[in-house]
Amino acid sequence: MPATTKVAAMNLSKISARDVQVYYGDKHALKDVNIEIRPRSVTAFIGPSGCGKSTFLRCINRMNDTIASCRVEGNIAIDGEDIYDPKVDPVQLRAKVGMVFQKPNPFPKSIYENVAYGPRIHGLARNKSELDDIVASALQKAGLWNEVKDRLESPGTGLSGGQQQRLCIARAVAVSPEVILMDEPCSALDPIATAKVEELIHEIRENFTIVIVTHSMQQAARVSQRTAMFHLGNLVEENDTDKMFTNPDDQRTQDYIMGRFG
Ligand SMILES: Nc1ncnc2c1ncn2[C@@H]1O[C@H](COP(=O)(O)OP(=O)(O)OP(=O)(O)O)[C@@H](O)[C@H]1O
Repeated sequence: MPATTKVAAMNLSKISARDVQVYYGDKHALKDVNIEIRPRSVTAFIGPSGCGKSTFLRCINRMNDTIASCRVEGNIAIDGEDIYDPKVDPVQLRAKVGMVFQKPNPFPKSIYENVAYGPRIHGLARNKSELDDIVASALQKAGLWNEVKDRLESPGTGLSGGQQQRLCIARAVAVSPEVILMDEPCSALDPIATAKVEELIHEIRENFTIVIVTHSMQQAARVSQRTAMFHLGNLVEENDTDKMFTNPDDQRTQDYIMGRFG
């Protein structure tokens, strides 16, 4: 891509998907997806079960590469760079595009090690003191520092579910990603822990590009600025979240948010 075109693309969107098709064997799971995802904001993916939200999310950090039957076609670029280019190292890509899963999945190690692991393997700290600073800063950004600063050597798995999920967010944040993908990050959490994670998303959104899959329309309305609605493998509408929930353009979006299906 010529340099000027690349700069223009960067200003408009962080992530740009063109004509994306995804197949699991013969099953055509995503059809002709085109979307521009804006930087430093939250985009929510909504839609009924099985419509392809998680499949598309996993395209953005090439997690689908780990599924043998899965084939991705089309183009997905971050800052104008094709992430499916053979020159791109998926491990480096996943440091730039972090992911938080549905179920909190801390490593069976200490709280400190959970956060330090990524910065250490990516060589982000020159010494122990720099690593300590990165760990403290990531835990602060994840709103967990005050709760864990006196027990950094305790196992991450000993925290409550909500704390474990914030630890996973700290782990993602610690490698300074540009994009954070969240696949139903609150589905295993109670309302209080959910509120804390939503507050955290709100606080960090200006520093990252966040894409969140959610089954909760209330959550999409609370945390996101843009919302994309998927249905039967198609991206049917992408709009400002306020408009999406008050006056959507597509009848299928209207039916879904009114609870007529899904
Ligand atoms: N590993 C896989 N192998 C085969 N088919 C799959 C695989 N993962 C997903 N699919 C299929 O692809 C389609 C889209 O699934 P996906 O999980 O992306 O939907 P979703 O909208 O995230 O659903 P949910 O909200 O239930 O998590 C579904 O028909 C699903 O059965």
